[in-house]
Amino acid sequence: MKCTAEIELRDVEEMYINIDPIQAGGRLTADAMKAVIAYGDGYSVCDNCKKPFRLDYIQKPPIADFHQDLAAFVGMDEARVVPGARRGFLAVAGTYVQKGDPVMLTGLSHYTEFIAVENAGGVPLEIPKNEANIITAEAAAARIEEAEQTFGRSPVLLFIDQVDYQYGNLHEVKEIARVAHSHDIPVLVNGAYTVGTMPVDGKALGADFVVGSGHKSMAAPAPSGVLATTSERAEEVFRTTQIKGDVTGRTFGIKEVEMMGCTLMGVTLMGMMASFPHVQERVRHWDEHLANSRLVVDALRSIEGTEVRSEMPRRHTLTRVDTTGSFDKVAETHKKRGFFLSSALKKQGIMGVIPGATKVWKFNTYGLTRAQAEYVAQAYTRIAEENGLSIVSS
Ligand SMILES: Cc1ncc(COP(=O)(O)O)c(C=O)c1O
Repeated sequence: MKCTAEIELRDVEEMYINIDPIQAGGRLTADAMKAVIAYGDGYSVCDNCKKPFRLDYIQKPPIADFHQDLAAFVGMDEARVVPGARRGFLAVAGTYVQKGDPVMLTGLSHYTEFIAVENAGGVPLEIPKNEANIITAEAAAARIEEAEQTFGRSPVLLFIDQVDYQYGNLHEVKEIARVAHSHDIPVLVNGAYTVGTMPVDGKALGADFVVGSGHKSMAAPAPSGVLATTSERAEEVFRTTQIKGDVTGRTFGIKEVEMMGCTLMGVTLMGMMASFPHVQERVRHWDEHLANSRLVVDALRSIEGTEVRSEMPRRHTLTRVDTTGSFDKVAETHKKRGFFLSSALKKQGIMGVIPGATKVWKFNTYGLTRAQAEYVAQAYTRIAEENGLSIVSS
């Protein structure tokens, strides 16, 4: 068996413009890269861990302060870092969901939310999306009432993605939270596509929990993320251990049950912290990122036969397009078949669109400069024209 740990350096960021839908907001800053090297050792952040022994109390490096800043950043009272948004879902589901409990999700919820519910033994119930691919408060109210009739009690938790992963659409989060609260249902807002790229104010949204993904949207290494909550809910989801060793009588201090004590210990946390000042700054420029994205969307819409499946005008940089009537027509006769598009893009220094995809696909322009966005927009129309497609006004 070949046993080698030789790793080739990854040249994506230096050599290509990357519009991969899941990678755009997670690319590391130079400061995060430096921190990754300095804190590469496993428990490197524990050098100065003093009583009380828990990650979020460490003062040097300033992890305790970072936790406070994180909570404020998403408009909540308390925050913990977690190994990915999914572990935030797991902690909340682990706190509120018992076997057989109904839990509200949506027709656009991410699979990790479903699995968190499954792990706790809950019964997932989807709020359907409407014809415009939006989750509305009206649909939420109807589904909650239906659930109450079926189960004889209210759902124990509601998950709503602020921006979904399929269309990059913004949903009626605030209104849905209001409906959920009128049934005493706590609300988890999934900000995997928002926390770290656009301004998020959890309390203004009516969230009991805001979950973000470090590696998707906070320029942090994987797996990293944030779970933030209100002071009231913090007592529940961040409850501390009460267990004892039955022979030794040992107790385990103030370790938090859902956090398994401590969470991110080296590269992930320090990368996240090093990027944080940049992330705080960049959310103030969300409008510019959105404008860049609209430029690319307009270029795609100008190609005859191309349709945008996401809501219009775009309110997020993740967009779903349908090129069945344009690039896929080219693919039918092109010698590279469906791979012609990704291949043509790559030749022009652009990657991130799934190779072979010419029907329905997604891209995310977050983080591109204006010049890069213009370049990507022109690349699409150029490829279209070179392959005999017409450009019409969008
Ligand atoms: C909408 C959404 N929520 C949650 C997740 C999971 O995030 P993480 O990888 O941080 O656990 C993803 C990404 O995979 C996602 O797209």
